[in-house]
Amino acid sequence: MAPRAVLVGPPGAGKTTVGETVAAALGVGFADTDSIIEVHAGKSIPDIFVEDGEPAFRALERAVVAEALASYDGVLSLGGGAIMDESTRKLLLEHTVVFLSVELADAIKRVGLGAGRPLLAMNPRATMKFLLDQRRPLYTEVATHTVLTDGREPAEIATEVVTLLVG
Ligand SMILES: Nc1ncnc2c1ncn2[C@@H]1O[C@H](COP(=O)(O)OP(=O)(O)O)[C@@H](O)[C@H]1O
Ligand SMILES: O=C(O)C1=C[C@@H](OP(=O)(O)O)[C@@H](O)[C@H](O)C1
Ligand SMILES: [Mg+2]
Repeated sequence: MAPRAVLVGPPGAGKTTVGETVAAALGVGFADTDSIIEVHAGKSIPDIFVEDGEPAFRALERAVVAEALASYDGVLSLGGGAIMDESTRKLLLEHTVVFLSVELADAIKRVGLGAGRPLLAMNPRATMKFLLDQRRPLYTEVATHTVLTDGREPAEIATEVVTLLVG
């Protein structure tokens, strides 16, 4: 069993928002690894970062993503940093992966001051620029499709993703 599609991209790309719409259009389930992590940990992502630290979050994320890639058959959205892990990138090469790309201006507009995103809690603009520059090659490396999201509504982006998936 494998996900119908896996959505990757930076915070604010719309992985969670667009993923839900794509799943509904395809008539399949939707899961977001951040939500699965919160259920496993019994606390929110900001609380995991504060109480357990980012390395603990990343270890949980690696395990949750591997499990979902092996056993989930709907649309699966990952957290923006999941592709930083080399073993995760290796697993993703066997899947249909849609990279939702977003540039700095729109990403910042969408995530605001980073509420709920602990990495962006300080200096959101500088941090987002760093994350985008560092991660862009990694999203590209795992992507089977890339969809540009700047200046576009989630519904339009979802329609493009569905078209890419069903032809
Ligand atoms: N294409 C878009 N245009 C405008 N706002 C968007 C778009 N996609 C998502 N958003 C908004 O941006 C915020 C982050 O979206 P989300 O789906 O959580 O992104 P991600 O999961 O990639 O971090 C949400 O408030 C969402 O409503
Ligand atoms: O970029 C990152 O490292 C993160 C992105 C978040 O998910 P979204 O990309 O859905 O915001 C969440 O997994 C966590 O706050 C870390
Ligand atoms: Mg998300």
